[in-house]
Parts: sequence; C-alpha cells; structure tokens
Amino acid sequence: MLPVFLGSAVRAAEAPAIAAAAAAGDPERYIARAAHGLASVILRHLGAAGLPAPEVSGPVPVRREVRVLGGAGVRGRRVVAWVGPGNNGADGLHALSLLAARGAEATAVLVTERHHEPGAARLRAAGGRVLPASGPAAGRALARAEILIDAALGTGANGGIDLPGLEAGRPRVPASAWRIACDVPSGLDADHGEADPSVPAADTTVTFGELKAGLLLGRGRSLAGELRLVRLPGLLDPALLGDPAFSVLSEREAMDSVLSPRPEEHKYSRGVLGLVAGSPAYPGAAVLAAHAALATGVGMLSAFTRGTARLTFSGAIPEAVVSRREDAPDGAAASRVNAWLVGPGLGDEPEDLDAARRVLATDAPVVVDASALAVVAPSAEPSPVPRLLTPHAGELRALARRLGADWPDPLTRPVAAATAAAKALCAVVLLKGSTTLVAAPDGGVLAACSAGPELAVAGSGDTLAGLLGALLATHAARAAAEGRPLDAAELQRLGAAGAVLHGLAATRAPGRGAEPLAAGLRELLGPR
Ligand SMILES: NC(=O)C1=CN([C@@H]2O[C@H](COP(=O)(O)OP(=O)(O)OC[C@H]3O[C@@H](n4cnc5c(N)ncnc54)[C@H](O)[C@@H]3O)[C@@H](O)[C@H]2O)[C@@H](O)CC1
Ligand SMILES: Nc1ncnc2c1ncn2[C@@H]1O[C@H](COP(=O)(O)OP(=O)(O)O)[C@@H](O)[C@H]1O
Repeated sequence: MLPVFLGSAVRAAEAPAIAAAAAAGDPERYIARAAHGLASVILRHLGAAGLPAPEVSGPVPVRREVRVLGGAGVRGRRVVAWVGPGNNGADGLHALSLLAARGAEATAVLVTERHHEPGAARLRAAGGRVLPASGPAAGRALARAEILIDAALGTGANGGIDLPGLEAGRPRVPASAWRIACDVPSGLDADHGEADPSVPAADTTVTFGELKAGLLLGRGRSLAGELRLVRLPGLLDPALLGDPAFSVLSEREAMDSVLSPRPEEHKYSRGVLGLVAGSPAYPGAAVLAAHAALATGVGMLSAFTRGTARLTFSGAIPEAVVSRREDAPDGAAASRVNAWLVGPGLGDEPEDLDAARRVLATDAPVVVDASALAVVAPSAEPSPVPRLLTPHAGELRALARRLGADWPDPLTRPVAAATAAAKALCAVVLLKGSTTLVAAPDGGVLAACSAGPELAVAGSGDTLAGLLGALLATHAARAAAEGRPLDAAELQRLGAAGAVLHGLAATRAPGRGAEPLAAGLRELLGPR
C-alpha cells in the first residue's frame, strides 16, 4: 500500500529540514535532489542513460495512458520550462541545467518577475537560456518545444496562474510536446485536487517526498497524468507529516485478495452469496451482479428476487438457486449464506425495502448497494459483523439528507465525507468515483485508482457490487472455518481490493458497457 498525504502536510513536514539545510549553508540541498529526480525521469523517458537517481519510484498504481517519446537521447532535444517565483521554479531551473549539461537545448521561460537567481545563473553557465515570458524569443521557444516542464507553481500555489504558450492567437506549445509537471501541475490544490481552468494538464507528474492527495482526487486525477514519486530521504519530519490521508492499494494486493478454492473444498465451504436483488422494473442489475460474483468465484449463488425478474434471472443464471424475495433471509435456501449482497435493481417498493431491512438485521456480512442504502440507519455501535455500503457521491448526499447529517460534500471533500459517514453509520463506506475511497469506522481510508472512464456506464456499479459480494462470501466462509468473524479492517481491504479489480477488469473486457465486465473479470482472474 502506498500512503498518500495532504499537500499541505507534506509542505509543513519539509519546512524544518529546509530551514536546517539553509542554516548549514546548503540552502539548495533538497532542491538539487528534487531536480535530479525530475531530470532523471526525463532522461529515462528519452531513452537516454539516466542519472544515477536511486530515489525514483516505479509507476504509482494509478491507471494512466503513458506517452513514450520517440527517438533516443537527449542531445539537441528542445526542452522548455515554465519557471515560477518559488522553489518549484528553482527545481525546474536546476533540472534544466542538468539536461543542458547533457546537450539538450534548454530554455527557461520566466512566468513571474521573481525567480531563483542562482538557478538561472547555473542554467546559463550550462549553456541554457533564461527568457522573460513577455518577449518574442519565449514564444518561439514554446512553439518549438518537444518537452515542456511545468515548474511555475508547486505546493505554494494560491490558485492558478496564466501561462504563456496556451492562449489562442499566440505561439502555442505543440500538442505533440511531452508535458511533465514538477511536483504538481501549477495551480492544482495539492490537498483536494481542486483546479481552475488555467491549470495545465501534464502527461507525467514527478512529485517529491510523498504522494499528494490532490494528485489523485477531483481534477487532479486527469491533470497529473502518470505519477512518479521522487523520495527525498531526510526531508520530511514524520511527526509533522502525520497519518496519511489515504493509502492506495496495489494491483498485486488486490489480486491476492481473491481466494483460490482449496482442493478439498465443496460449494458450501467455498462460500455462498445471498443475492437480494432485481425487480420487475430492474431485472438486469441482478443479472449483472450475479455474473460478476460468479466470475470472481463463489461456491454457490442463492438469489432472492420477485415477480417477472425471477424468470429473467433463472434464464440468465442457470447455476443460481432462485427463491422468492419473501424467503430472504430466513428460508431454507438462505441457511448456508455466508454473506449478503442487497440492492442491485432491488426497487423501492415497501416490500423491497422490507427485504433489505430483514437482511440488515442478520449477523452475516453484507454489501449494501443502490436502493438498499435507503434503509441504512445511524448506529452508535458496530453491528457484530460490519457492513459494506457502496454509495456514489449522489447516493451519499441523499443518505446525509435523509439522516439530517452534516457530512462534508462527497464531490469536493470525498475523504472527509466517506470518513464522516463511516463513523456515523459504524460501517465501512466505499465511495465510488474515478478514485474510489473506502473508509472504515475507526478512521483509516484506502483508495483504488485503477479505474478509467469506461466504467462510467449504467450497470458497472452492479458489477462492482457482485464482485464485492463474492469477495465477502468467500472470505466469510474461510474465516468461519477458522472460527473467527470478518472484522471491519478486513472488510475495508476487501472493498478496496474489489474496486481495484473492477478497474482492472474493464481493461480486459471484450467490449464496451457493463455487460462485458464480468468476462473481463474472468480473464483477469483466470480459473480459480
Ligand atoms: N524547499 C525545498 O527545498 C524543496 C521544495 N520543493 C519544491 O518547492 C515547492 C514549494 O516551493 P515554494 O514554497 O517556494 O512554493 P511555490 O514554488 O509553489 O511558489 C510559491 C510562490 O508563488 C507565489 N504564488 C502562489 N500562487 C500564485 C499565483 N496564483 N500566481 C502567481 N504567483 C503565485 C507565492 O506568492 C510564492 O511566492 C514544491 O512544490 C517543490 O516543487 C522540492 O524541491 C523539495 C525541496
Ligand atoms: N470517470 C470514471 N472513472 C473511473 N471510474 C468511474 C468513473 N465513473 C464511474 N466510475 C465507476 O463506475 C461505477 C459506477 O457505479 P454506479 O454509479 O453505482 O453505476 P450503476 O448504478 O449504474 O451501476 C463505480 O464503481 C465508479 O467508481
């Protein structure tokens, strides 16, 4: 798991080391190291021999399109940087001089009057140019750029800044230029990912010290591009840094959460999922959830649905045991259920909501999705077995309204919103979005960043719900065999794992829309 911190926390935590370096007569100690990492990423991208930069991490587990530059080597490559007034600009100047020393045609375009003078002097000495943004030479350099470094503003930004080379009617940065942001895209709020329209998008962001939450939330997710982390040992004071805002689950960790059946296992020991879903108005949601659960791997699927949806469901899912809705959760078919999924296509008639209430009154783990969220009530104590709620932002807002709760807004403050809901409801809350956050009642938050916008289709949430139901059922069965219940921490991890797998499955799906996602999941997980 990769911890992610508020940008403001990283900023506060680096202040003492920076002050100490300055007091020791070495004010550029960390700037030089950051610039070294930045230049190293650029060199590697050009296929040139990199600098010996031990501190650059591998790609962060966030799905991105990665653009690799054609041609090898750095000699003669036209590298331009927007350079701002603070240390972010200083990083950019330093990185440019490292590239100039290796033969790049390096140009700094000063976007404010103030800039880091020693850095500018070093760049000139290395053969680079330092130009004011207002002059024609800067326009020409920007219009010929092959690589554009965004070093205008970093974590000290207070809103966006007008940058040359982006406006219509003036020399423009070519669309083919590879854009690399230094620490954060200029003007992006490094805490929450808010950005005004002036914030420039990057293909890659090289960030320093620790990952900043704003790179993974809100607009940050699309503005930052591929992420690289340059660690700067000794820079951050752990006491000032505090706890992470959230931690990103890796693909490996998610894959490892899917249990393979043991040779001696039978359908019941492997895990039975009780599915309370589907209604005459929404029969398809239950089918999508069922396909996803079966693709993830359950021993048995016991479905409870009503009216004409029963017929549709039986026809589509021949291996499921299908019962009447009113038999959940007490009928014979429910007796072996290890975990429940209630909600996909459930409907919102009184009888639908009654069924959801009955399921929530059991002591089995349960995924509460879609219209079943309408019966969730606050609780002072965790239920004996925790619940996993799966709202998107609109559903979380509706839940807050119904309960009269004053939770932060899930779109602009998703970490705080999910955490407040998890605490108030004593449940694990999985807040769906381009970055999905999973908050536990005791505070910690996990994140899944594998998803892309192809998941923004009706029915993809039903697929996620089925996947989560299967993870809960199989883990609950394994835990029961070991004589222990599933706890909230395990449920939270399974929630995050499910969201990561959901995003990965989309990359393997044989077509568009929600229906092929289960096939993508099968392809991803292989025979289990
Ligand atoms: N200080 C250090 O030794 C290190 C700092 N690092 C770099 O330093 C950056 C933070 O440096 P700073 O604290 O100097 O902050 P910035 O480089 O983000 O710049 C802050 C300056 O920009 C001005 N400013 C803010 N918003 C503006 C706007 N909208 N329009 C015009 N001007 C604006 C502020 O008045 C201030 O003078 C990090 O993002 C990172 O790139 C890294 O090099 C790690 C080491
Ligand atoms: N732009 C996006 N990028 C990545 N994932 C997305 C995006 N939009 C939606 N998703 C994911 O798609 C799913 C949609 O779920 P939901 O809104 O409940 O859909 P439905 O109820 O129609 O099935 C969620 O898992 C969400 O995280």
